[in-house]
Amino acid sequence: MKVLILDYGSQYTQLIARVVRELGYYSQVVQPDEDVDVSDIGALILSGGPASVYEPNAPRLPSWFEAYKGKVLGICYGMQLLAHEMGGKVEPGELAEYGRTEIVIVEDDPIFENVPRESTVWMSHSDVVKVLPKGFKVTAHSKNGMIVSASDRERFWLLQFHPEVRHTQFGRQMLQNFLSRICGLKPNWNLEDFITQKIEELRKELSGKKVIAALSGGVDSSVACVLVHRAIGTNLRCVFVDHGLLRKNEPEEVMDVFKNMLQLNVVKIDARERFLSKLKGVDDPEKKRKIIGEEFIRVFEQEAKSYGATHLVQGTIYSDVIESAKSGKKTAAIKSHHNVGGLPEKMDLKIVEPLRNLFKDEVRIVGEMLGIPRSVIHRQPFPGPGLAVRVIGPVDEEKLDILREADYILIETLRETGWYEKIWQAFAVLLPVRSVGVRGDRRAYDYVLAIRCVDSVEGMTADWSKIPHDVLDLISRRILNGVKGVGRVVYDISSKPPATIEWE
Ligand SMILES: Nc1ncnc2c1ncn2[C@@H]1O[C@H](COP(=O)(O)OP(=O)(O)OP(=O)(O)O)[C@@H](O)[C@H]1O
Ligand SMILES: O=c1[nH]c(=O)c2[nH+]cn([C@@H]3O[C@H](COP(=O)(O)O)[C@@H](O)[C@H]3O)c2[nH]1
Ligand SMILES: NC(=O)CC[C@H](N)C(=O)O
Ligand SMILES: [Mg+2]
Repeated sequence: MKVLILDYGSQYTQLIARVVRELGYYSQVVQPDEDVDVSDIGALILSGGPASVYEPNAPRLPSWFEAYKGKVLGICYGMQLLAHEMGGKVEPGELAEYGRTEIVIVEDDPIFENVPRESTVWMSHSDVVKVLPKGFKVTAHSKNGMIVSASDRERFWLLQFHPEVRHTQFGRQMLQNFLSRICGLKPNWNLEDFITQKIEELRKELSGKKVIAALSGGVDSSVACVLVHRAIGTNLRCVFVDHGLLRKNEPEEVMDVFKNMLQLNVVKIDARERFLSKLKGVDDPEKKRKIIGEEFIRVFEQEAKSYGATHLVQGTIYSDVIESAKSGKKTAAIKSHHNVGGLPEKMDLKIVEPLRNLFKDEVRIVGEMLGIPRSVIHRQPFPGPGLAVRVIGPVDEEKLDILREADYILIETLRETGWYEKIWQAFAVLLPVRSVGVRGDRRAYDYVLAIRCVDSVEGMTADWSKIPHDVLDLISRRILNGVKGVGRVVYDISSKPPATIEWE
C-alpha cells in the first residue's frame, strides 16, 4: 500500500512526498489527470497549488476519485478543492496569510494527537474556506479567526496550512497522526530492502545481456552504475566521456574511483577533439547545449554498437520524473538541460533507470550503503555540458585552461576553510570581458572571473551564499596571483529567480 500525493502544483509537493518517506511510508506523486490503480492506495493527500477553486479552469478532482474509498487529507488548495466540491464555500480572503501564523486547536481530533493547543504553522494562501460542507467541524482557528483545520472525522481532513514544511512546528506529528492513527498504515519503506529487491529485479531483467551506462562521476549515475554492477557484474560497461569540458584532474579522479576502488568495468572515451571542434566559434548558449547533447548521443551510439549492448542505464531520479511530467504543460523552456535525456527516442536501446523512484537524499543513503566513497556521494552537482556553459561566449582551449585553474583554486580554498560542504554548489565563470589592471608597474588587460556560490535544496530556487569576507578575500588573492589571464574577480550576488544558477 502506498501514500498517493495528488500534485496541484504546489512548490512543496515533493516535500510532502519526502516527509512521508522519512516517516517510513512509501509515497508517490501523481498529476490529477493521471490514471492510477485505486486498490493500492493506503492514504491520499491533496497538495496545495497556485490556482483558485472558483476559477473556471482550476484543476479538479481526478476521474478515479469516486472509486477511491479511503481517507483523504487536503492541504491548502487541496483543502479548498475538497470543501468546494462537497458544497462548501471558498472565497478570496480579505487578507492573505504568508509565512508564520499562530493557530489554536478548538476541537479534539486524531490529527492533533500530541500537538499542543497553541502552535506555530506556515501558511501561503489568499483564498479562504468561508463555509464548510455539511458534516464538517472546525478543529482549529488562526488567531485572526480563520478556519485553518476541519474534518468530518470519517474520511476527510482539511488543513489550510502546510504541515510538510519544517517551519510548521508540529507538522510532522500531524502527518504521522494522519498516516498511522487515521489511516492505520504500518511503516513499510526502508532503503535496505530497496537495495536487495532492486538488485534481484535487475538480475532478472538483465542477466545474460550486455548493458552500457553513462557515468559522469556525479551522485546519480554513480549510484545507478554500482547498483547495476552488483546485479550483473562485468556485463555492465560504464562509459565516461571526457568531452574536454571537465574540471582539473576530474578524468583521472573518476577513473581512479570507479576502476580501482570500486572495480567497475569502466572506459573513458576521449572525445575532446570532436566536442571542441563542434563548439568552435559558437556563441549562443542554447546552440552550445544542443551541440553537446547531440555529441553525447553520437558517442553512446558508437559505444553501444561496439559493445553489443541492448540496454542503457541512466541515473534518472524521482525529481527528474516529477519535473518531466509537469513540463510540456505550461512550464516555459528556460534552458535545455543535458542529461543524456534525449537518448530514449533516438536510440534503439532499452532504458534502465533503477533510481527513478528515489529522491536525491535517498540516493545518497543508498550510495553510502553500497560503499561508494563519501567524496562521490557528497559531491556538488556538476552539469553535463560542463565548463562549456561557464566559459561565456565561444569556448576555446585557452579559456578552458584559465577557468579550470581558477575553479580548482576556488574549490580547494572552500575545502580548506570548511565551506565546501556548507555550500550547495560553487564554481567559477569566465566572462568574455577584459579589464585594465596594473601588475608590477605595468599595464595589464585581462579577463574578469565571476565566483558563483549558492545555497539551495534541489536547484529549483537558490540564494547566493553569504561566505565571510576573509574567505572571499583568500579566494580572490589566490586566483589573481595564481591564474594567468585573470585580472579581476567579482562575486555573483544574484538569487534564482530571477537569475539561474549557471550563467548560460
Ligand atoms: N561526462 C559524462 N560522461 C558520461 N555521461 C555523462 C557525462 N556527463 C553527464 N552524463 C550523463 O548525464 C546524466 C545527467 O547528469 P547530471 O549531472 O544530472 O547527473 P549526475 O552527474 O549523475 O549527478 P549530479 O546531479 O550529482 O551531477 C548523468 O547521470 C550521466 O548519465
Ligand atoms: O546535468 C545537467 N545538465 C545541464 O545541462 C544543466 N544545466 C544546469 N544544470 C544544473 O542544474 C542546476 C540548476 O541550474 P540552472 O539554475 O542554471 O538551471 C544547477 O545545479 C546546474 O549546475 C545542469 N545539469
Ligand atoms: N498554497 C496554496 O495552495 C494556495 C491556494 C490558493 N491558490 C490560495 O491562494 O489560497
Ligand atoms: Mg552531474
